[in-house]
Amino acid sequence: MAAAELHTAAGNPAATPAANPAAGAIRVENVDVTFSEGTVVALKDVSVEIPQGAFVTILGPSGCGKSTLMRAIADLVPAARGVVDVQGQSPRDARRDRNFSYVFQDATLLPWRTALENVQLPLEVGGGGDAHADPRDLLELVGLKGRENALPSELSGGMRQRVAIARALVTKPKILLMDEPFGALDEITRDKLNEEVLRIWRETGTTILFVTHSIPEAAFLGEYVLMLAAHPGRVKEFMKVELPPERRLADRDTLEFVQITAHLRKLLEEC
Ligand SMILES: Nc1ncnc2c1ncn2[C@@H]1O[C@H](COP(=O)(O)OP(=O)(O)OP(=O)(O)O)[C@@H](O)[C@H]1O
Repeated sequence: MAAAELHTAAGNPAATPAANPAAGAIRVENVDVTFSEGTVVALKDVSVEIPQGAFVTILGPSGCGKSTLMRAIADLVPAARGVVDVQGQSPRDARRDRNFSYVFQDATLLPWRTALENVQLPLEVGGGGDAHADPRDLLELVGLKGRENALPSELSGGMRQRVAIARALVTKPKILLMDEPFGALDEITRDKLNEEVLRIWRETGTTILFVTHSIPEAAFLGEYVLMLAAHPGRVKEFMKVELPPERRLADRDTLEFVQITAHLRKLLEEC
């Protein structure tokens, strides 16, 4: 029996399968997620396999279930049907083993703690012992060297989001789930962070799932784009973005990029 088949909808795995490194980072099979006693069908028969180390952007109209899919992977909502497999484990076991971290639109930093202390927080909350990254190195990685002692109120929105990304990486997760992390930022800051997050992805090898409402952001960041359609939430297309992995903001002016965004816009209009 495949590992994924053991992770049942109720979140009670029949057994704990051995992790299979050759398998995808995340496998979602025939998943339904419902709310309000089954009256709201947020996801219907969703299947997708995310390769190890991939950068996948998730795009789709409002209410199509982008956040719900991320939450099902993160063990925050149960699947009513189907299988969710995260690094060869059930979402619950993957959460216990800190195989993923979550970055939300709001940085949600503790205002009384410095940038460095915020990055250290997951290590204090979850107890020590596990392999973890050096919080100072991570602040350098996200471009905040020298701001270790700044309080969140002394940082810009973009800087606070950089702290949140460093905090998410401190437990060395295999997977980073980013739910519209730059949605509240101005365009210039967002562009800069787009380049930064690609660099961080290349340097850490982390699998990234990234929800966005922006077609150019989805095309620029994604090795793959997962397009969801609404009512009910379902997979419209899982497509490879045929652009080189080393991307610069100026690449958005190329014919290839414009053709990809035009295709995505057409798909989105059909959803
Ligand atoms: N806790 C909940 N209780 C009831 N319904 C919910 C709940 N969470 C989500 N939904 C419903 O599930 C559907 C999918 O919501 P979800 O937030 O996943 O969509 P989304 O694609 O992320 O939306 P947006 O782009 O607007 O952020 C929507 O119809 C939403 O109203």
